[in-house]
Amino acid sequence: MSWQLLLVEDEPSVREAFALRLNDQGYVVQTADSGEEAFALLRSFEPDILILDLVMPNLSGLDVLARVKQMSPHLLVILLTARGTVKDAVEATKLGAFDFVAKSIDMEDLHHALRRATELLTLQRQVRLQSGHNTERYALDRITGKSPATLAFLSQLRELAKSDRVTVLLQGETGTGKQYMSRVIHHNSARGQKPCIEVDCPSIPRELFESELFGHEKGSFTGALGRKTGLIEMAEGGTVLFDEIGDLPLPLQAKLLRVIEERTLRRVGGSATIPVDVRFMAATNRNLKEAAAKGEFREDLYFRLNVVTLTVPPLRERAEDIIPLAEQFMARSAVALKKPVRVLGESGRAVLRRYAFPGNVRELSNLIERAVLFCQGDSLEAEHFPADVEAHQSMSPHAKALSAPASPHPDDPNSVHLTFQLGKQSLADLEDRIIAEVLQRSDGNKTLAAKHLGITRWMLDRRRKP
Ligand SMILES: Nc1ncnc2c1ncn2[C@@H]1O[C@H](COP(=O)(O)OP(=O)(O)OP(=O)(O)O)[C@@H](O)[C@H]1O
Repeated sequence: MSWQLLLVEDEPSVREAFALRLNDQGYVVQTADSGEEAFALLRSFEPDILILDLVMPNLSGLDVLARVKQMSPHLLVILLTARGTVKDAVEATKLGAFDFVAKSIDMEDLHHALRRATELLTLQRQVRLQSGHNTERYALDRITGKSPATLAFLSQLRELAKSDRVTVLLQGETGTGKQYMSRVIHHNSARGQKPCIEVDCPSIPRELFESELFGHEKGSFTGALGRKTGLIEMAEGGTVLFDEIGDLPLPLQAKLLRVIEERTLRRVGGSATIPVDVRFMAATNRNLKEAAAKGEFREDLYFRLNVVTLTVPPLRERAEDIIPLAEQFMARSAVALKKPVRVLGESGRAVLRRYAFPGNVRELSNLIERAVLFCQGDSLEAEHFPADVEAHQSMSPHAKALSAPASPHPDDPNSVHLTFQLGKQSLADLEDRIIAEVLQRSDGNKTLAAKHLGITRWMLDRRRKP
């Protein structure tokens, strides 16, 4: 996986030398020469890690850190300094910096810090543990939405929450809220106070999947230094959600099927059969039925998961939810960013009503967060949204492209045309070229490219050639 870095450093020679070295090591690096330029870049570029020089004219590294943490509390920030003091280091830590390292020519400290940061990110992306503290946030009666589609959906959720064993498959476009709804089911069920473990299937290395999921006994393979409890056992009494299950390799599907059917597991290298009491849920933005018909997904696992299938509708099919959700996100962002924004103005509402939201609720939430950040007054208006969103008349070109008929006109700027040479190219070549083309059309913005491709950003990273 290539991690994306934003390096903010005012000294040109240091900036270029560091960027070059980091690039050589496989990081994707964008640079900015000041805090101001960094904020401008952050509007379109989402780095995994931000590297900030401590001493810069105008906005210092600490100033930038403080503001960035308000915008993106989870972004990992590494402060670089040639002559930092303990006081600076303490201040950086208080502000939420991940690390504070010396700026040396060999970049040794920075390499260590980056290694630790990427290990942490890998772990975070593989597994997310939901704790019981979130019960209030996911309470059924607090879910925003009054469209007929959402009301119908909520009554299904209510029924599902009552039964705490039924396996649920959540389907829907990217960003519609599949994971969010799985949390709602978990927190409103009798298992709500027990763990909910979310497994991001594409990001767990294939060779580790079995031991991560089922655990292993000491010495069962090289590197198995001690006994390890697997994720399913850790969720005992609670719920396990397999996110992006459509990307699970076929051999692992067979193993998972056995556990779901038998409700027992065996650790790697172990002989004991361990009973498990968990509810299984799975989410996907692929059509698993079609994937099963094509042999890309095990039919028996599909039927096993498909005891109840919930399809989360795209936001454009529940237009009445847009404004209430926007107001909810606006209030949340105003508090988080300490901004005095209170009202969603008429022109702001009109922009949102016209837009087609190819990235669904996630895109709405991001748009509102950015608009709140750039709003100086108390009312969000059209001018606070990006020009391309503001300019939409009815349906975005992205949405039009997504809903376009199978054979668009060759001159259509929203379609990608490729030729395929029989016997000379493979399906994988075609996939690489589509990904490269869509990334280029998205100006390198991986989140947007993933949206166009109908996959998550992490899936995109995994599918890209190194
Ligand atoms: N009804 C809702 N109310 C509040 N927030 C929501 C709602 N639905 C979705 N969200 C928010 O929208 C974002 C995207 O939701 P989520 O991650 O659940 O989507 P997803 O369908 O699982 O996406 P992907 O397929 O890309 O994994 C999250 O930040 C989530 O909290």
